[in-house]
Amino acid sequence: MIRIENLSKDYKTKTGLVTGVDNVTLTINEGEIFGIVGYSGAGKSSLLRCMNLLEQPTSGDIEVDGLNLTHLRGEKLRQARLKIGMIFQHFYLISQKTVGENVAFALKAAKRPKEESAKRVDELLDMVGLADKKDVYPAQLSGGQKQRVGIARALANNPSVLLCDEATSALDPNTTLSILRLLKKINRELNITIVLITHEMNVVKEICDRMAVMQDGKVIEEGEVYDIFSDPKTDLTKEFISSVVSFDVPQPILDACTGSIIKVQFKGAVAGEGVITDTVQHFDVKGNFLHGTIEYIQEKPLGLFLMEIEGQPDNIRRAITYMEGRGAKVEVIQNGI
Ligand SMILES: Nc1ncnc2c1ncn2[C@@H]1O[C@H](COP(=O)(O)OP(=O)(O)OP(=O)(O)O)[C@@H](O)[C@H]1O
Repeated sequence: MIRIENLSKDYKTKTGLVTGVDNVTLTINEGEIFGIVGYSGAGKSSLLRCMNLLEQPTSGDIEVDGLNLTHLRGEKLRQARLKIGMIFQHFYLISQKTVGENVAFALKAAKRPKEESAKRVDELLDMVGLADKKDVYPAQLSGGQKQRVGIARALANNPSVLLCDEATSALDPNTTLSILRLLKKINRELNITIVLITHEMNVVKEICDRMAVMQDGKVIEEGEVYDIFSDPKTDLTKEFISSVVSFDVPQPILDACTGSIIKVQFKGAVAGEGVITDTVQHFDVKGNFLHGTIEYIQEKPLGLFLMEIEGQPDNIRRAITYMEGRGAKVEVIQNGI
């Protein structure tokens, strides 16, 4: 478990003090995948780097597995850091060393005996699917393969936590997906707590259990990923979600609609039901679908539909009340009733 309490990080610059992290309190549970999203400059990297004390916090506490890192120095801090692996957007592999040597290098830091180290390198490369690349150099690898080496290196000393700093931002969508799947496998099989920072909501949707949204150094929203997708509170979170679940309908089509346009959202098992069909049949209204999707977040469905609804205003109101009664969230977005 990671406990972050009242954490702040200020940077002294020539032009004055810059706040990176502003009084953040956050608990990340053991074994979960936790995503932190925010635009550039929101403070994600600063927060992540404080979690293993790559950055010394200005104030506040970081506790990992019951150990308060902010009070550790020297050898004790070095030992504690071995239990926190980290991977980076630009991999940071040593170009003059082979894949196997890059991974072995991390084991040297923990002063492992040579034979044990060689066996562990094989084990790690096997785990990340690179057993056949042990003797090649980083320059001969694709971006996804380089990140796999980064992951093997980060896992070398059996960490309980893996910090991922924009780990997929330099990769194409397919490679991103394969790396995210590998991270999920590591999380589930080795019970490693994963914290990832990203500006891509897709990444969070794909693998995170819980998430936080950062802006101006602060956490402005946090919770289960499904709850945040189905009921975002802040405008920024809504903006991030719209980058994944968009309802872009060409303006001429919207202009041609004479009825009311409503957005209907169904959560969980309700998503599969024919609520809209029932509504149209029972309330003498006509419904035209403009957009529709069922997103699966943490394997739970979230149904989202945009539709034009036509009929007597009273019937439309009753139809909406009926849909809400069956668990839908309905929002009138054009031509109010
Ligand atoms: N070493 C530093 N010196 C001075 N200011 C810094 C330093 N590192 C970060 N900052 C400032 O702290 C704030 C937060 O930056 P940070 O890099 O943590 O944000 P971020 O959300 O990770 O953004 P990005 O994705 O662009 O890295 C920014 O205003 C940034 O300019």
